[in-house]
Amino acid sequence: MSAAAPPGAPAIEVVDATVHYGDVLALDGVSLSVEPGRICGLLGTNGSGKSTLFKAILGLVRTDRGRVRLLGLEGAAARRRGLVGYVPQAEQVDWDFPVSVRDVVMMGRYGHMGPRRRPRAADREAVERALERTDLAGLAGRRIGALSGGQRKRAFVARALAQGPDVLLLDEPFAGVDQGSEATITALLRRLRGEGRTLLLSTHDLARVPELCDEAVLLQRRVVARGAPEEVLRPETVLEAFGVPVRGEGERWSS
Ligand SMILES: Nc1ncnc2c1ncn2[C@@H]1O[C@H](COP(=O)(O)OP(=O)(O)OP(=O)(O)O)[C@@H](O)[C@H]1O
Repeated sequence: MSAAAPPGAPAIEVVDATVHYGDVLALDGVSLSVEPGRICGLLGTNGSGKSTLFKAILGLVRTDRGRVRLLGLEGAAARRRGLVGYVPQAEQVDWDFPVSVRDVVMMGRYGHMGPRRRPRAADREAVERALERTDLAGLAGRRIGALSGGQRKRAFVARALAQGPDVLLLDEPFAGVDQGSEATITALLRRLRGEGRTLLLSTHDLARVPELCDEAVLLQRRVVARGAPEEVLRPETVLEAFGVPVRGEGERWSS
């Protein structure tokens, strides 16, 4: 791996991050850190600031206050060096555009190519490997718009993976995904952790958190709770953050 973090440094470190969109306070003094080789679940209702936190970590939105480090670097620098992969919640894609799944995954290699974006053998190999790992090798030549929701999600996970990142940020990787894709993604995330990569993922699916995540952060513009999943998911904490009692296993939060 191309780990750039100074020894002992967290893979992801956010200290007192505050973000406004105009008058809207989206993040209010958020701090968290994730050690290398861990999966951290980011929980919160709609509008609680999860996507904004991802963007702040990546340097895609400006923080008014606070500090963000990815592997000891500023988010934008870590992105430029291909150290962090990002799977956004929704892709701004024209699904009618005639681009294949393989082409989409190759986009993850752009940072490794020169300005003319000519793929080399290493780029092709990384793409094929990412397609295999996401169980998409058989669909690689298909138009991206012809895939199901779950398959599309896997294609964007593959694109992030093709970069060979040490840190992966996944915004709702299970949303709109069928059971088969859900199982493929879950198994893959566990293997990535086993390889020492660090994952921060947001999800509404509470049942998934204890089984997949080493730790969790409950966000409501500010951090309401952080720690082991079973600590964060205590009934009183959930009630405070969501205004509803903990629901049955497998049920999803929404607001
Ligand atoms: N570009 C923007 N301009 C203005 N306000 C924004 C913008 N993006 C997000 N917001 C606001 O910031 C707050 C946090 O939004 P954010 O998308 O980060 O929440 P979220 O937890 O990811 O929500 P969801 O679960 O619905 O995806 C919300 O009040 C939202 O309306």
